[in-house]
Amino acid sequence: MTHPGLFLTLEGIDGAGKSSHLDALEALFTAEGRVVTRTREPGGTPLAETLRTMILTQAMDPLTESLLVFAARRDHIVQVIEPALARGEVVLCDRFTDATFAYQGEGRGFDKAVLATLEQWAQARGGALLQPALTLWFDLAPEIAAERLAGARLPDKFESQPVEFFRRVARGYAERAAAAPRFVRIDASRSREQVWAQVEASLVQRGVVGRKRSQ
Ligand SMILES: Nc1ncnc2c1ncn2[C@@H]1O[C@H](COP(=O)(O)OP(=O)(O)O)[C@@H](O)[C@H]1O
Ligand SMILES: Cc1cn([C@H]2C[C@H](O)[C@@H](COP(=O)(O)OP(=O)(O)O)O2)c(=O)[nH]c1=O
Repeated sequence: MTHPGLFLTLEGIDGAGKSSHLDALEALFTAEGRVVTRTREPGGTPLAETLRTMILTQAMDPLTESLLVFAARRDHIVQVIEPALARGEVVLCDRFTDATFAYQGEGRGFDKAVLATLEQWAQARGGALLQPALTLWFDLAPEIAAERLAGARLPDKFESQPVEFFRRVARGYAERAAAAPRFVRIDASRSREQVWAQVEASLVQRGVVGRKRSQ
């Protein structure tokens, strides 16, 4: 049986716990006979990974940061995302454009109208815009995310921002989620097992994976 491609993204502030579930998500789709392209932003191609290193290590003004993020995204879409979707694969992407509106838009306070224009340019797909079919939004209070990250890894440029930055980013995600039905809110404050149960249930409920055998 052939499948239409499925574009699934994971979002949330740093430390919300989304990366912890990527292996299980991939395994869930693979068990259903789907081919999974697992990728991330910024990144996912050699060029975009080079841009990622610049974005995450160098200080720059918000327009420069936004242009680099969208340049990386454009390359990623053309080289990886669109071809995988055309082959009917599941594209499992750690962050996409919602992160730009949350981090550059709300976090940095950059002009969202400019971001929307860049989005139109980078994501044009025929007469429409390439968007995820489903976005798992790991919602967690910034204070708890900071506690989880403390000691877990060396903070990068964004992770070293003060908690107030992440309050704005979290607000940015909440606004995006309120405006788009493709968002599923995951209560990321729960245990790993409880978070995974919400992820799995939401995929079943949206009809993108079959009903769990245990049900
Ligand atoms: N539900 C959870 N409860 C407590 N700690 C968690 C939970 N999920 C992940 N963590 C831990 O929190 C830290 C950040 O998780 P990670 O998945 O890397 O977050 P993200 O990818 O969203 O930045 C890691 O040290 C991870 O082990
Ligand atoms: C995709 C994207 C990420 N970012 C930021 C969010 C994260 O702090 C960082 C990299 O994301 P991520 O891969 O989640 O970091 P890590 O591997 O350390 O968990 O880039 C933006 O600022 N704008 C964007 O458009």
